Amino acid sequence: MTEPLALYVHWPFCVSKCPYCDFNSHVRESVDQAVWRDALLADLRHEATLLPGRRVSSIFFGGGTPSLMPPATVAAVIGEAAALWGLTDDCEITLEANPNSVEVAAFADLAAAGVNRVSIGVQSFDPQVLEFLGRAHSGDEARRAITAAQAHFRRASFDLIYARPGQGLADWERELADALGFGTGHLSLYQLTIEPGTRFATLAAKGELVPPDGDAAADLFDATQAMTRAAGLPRYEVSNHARPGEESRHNLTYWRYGDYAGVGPGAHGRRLAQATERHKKPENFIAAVERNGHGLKVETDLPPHERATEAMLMGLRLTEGIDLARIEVRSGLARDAFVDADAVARLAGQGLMQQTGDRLGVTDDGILLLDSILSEVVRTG
Ligand SMILES: C[S@+](CC[C@H](N)C(=O)[O-])C[C@H]1O[C@@H](n2cnc3c(N)ncnc32)[C@H](O)[C@@H]1O
Ligand SMILES: C[S@@+](CC[C@H](N)C(=O)[O-])C[C@H]1O[C@@H](n2cnc3c(N)ncnc32)[C@H](O)[C@@H]1O
Ligand code: SF4
Repeated sequence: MTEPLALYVHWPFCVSKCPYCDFNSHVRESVDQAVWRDALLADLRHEATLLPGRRVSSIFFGGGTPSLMPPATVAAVIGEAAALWGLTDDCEITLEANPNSVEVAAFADLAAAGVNRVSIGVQSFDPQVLEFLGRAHSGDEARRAITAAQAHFRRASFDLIYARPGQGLADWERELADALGFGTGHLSLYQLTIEPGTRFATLAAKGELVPPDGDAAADLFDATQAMTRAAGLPRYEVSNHARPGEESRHNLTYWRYGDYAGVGPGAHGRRLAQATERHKKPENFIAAVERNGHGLKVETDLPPHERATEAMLMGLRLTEGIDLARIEVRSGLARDAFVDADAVARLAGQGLMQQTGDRLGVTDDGILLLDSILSEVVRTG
């Protein structure tokens, strides 16, 4: 049996650019919807020639702001994927939505198009924080969007950003309790990261934006774990929480080093030994599709060591950890070539890692030290 395939579709446009964000997102006065629909469909057909004989087990519309896509385009992409590959019976189809009222008004049509899971970028419910984050929606709009999503889709999740400048523990506990009160089966809780090249990075460099220090951030993280566990939504990845069974199957495919195809500007794809990258700027992507019939920019062979290393970097983010036997199969290397057994034994002795048979994982105590743990255990060849 062949492994299932995850499909990522990128929509690169947003109403405004948030000052913390370095995703491939752009503000454009107008978007030629017919050109974009046709370009995504052409890109999809090209991917299908490279990855025949698979069935799609998840589709993820990310961005940018894919809730700005015309529902008819979403339906056309899902229909084309079904025609080219076929979808598994329980195919998870996620779309990221911003909580603005216009986009919420499209929920019914998006559900009719086949979307069965939404992930809403709430970030915060606090008006002052939303302004600081440059968000184009209010706290009430966010609340209404979550409730509407729960009514229209089988599954709903939302994102919050915490460990913000000046945020105290009590503030965060109140906001998180509020969030858990909605009873969604999934939550993504990200600590604010200052990404190079963003407006926040400029402010941080001038000392005008000071995120909490390491200790304060660790306290916020610990409180997050305790509260989500008590609410039945434990962490299953560094920043992702779910009721068991409600994990994002699409993202699990990435973290478990499964195969995925990516279409649209800047989308990444990976199949066993190859990584694909697409033209990133919207205009370059469209020009490439018009020139070549697809948006693929480069395809890179992944040598065995790179495969094993990436599989470890991704997999150790998961609470379930990695399956060393699976990485041996996917990379063609014996485990001694990519994991330092002495370092694992030492870290296990300190309570930071645990190993049971082929399963190796990072413990709750280790997860905040993930980067240094990785630098000790991953053998880069
Ligand atoms: C990391 S956020 C996760 C969102 C949400 N918290 C969830 O759990 O569904 C998803 C974003 O990652 C980026 N992304 C995901 N898969 C990608 C791919 N294959 N190629 C390029 N970017 C991707 C996109 O910008 C997308 O909007
Ligand atoms: C690619 S964004 C797309 C979501 C959608 N456009 C929105 O903004 O609502 C996915 C998520 O990544 C998170 N994110 C983006 N930049 C971040 C940063 N610098 N630090 C922490 N989280 C970030 C936000 O929670 C955001 O909802
Ligand atoms: S956070 Fe979302 S809405 Fe803001 S610029 Fe990034 S992708 Fe666009």
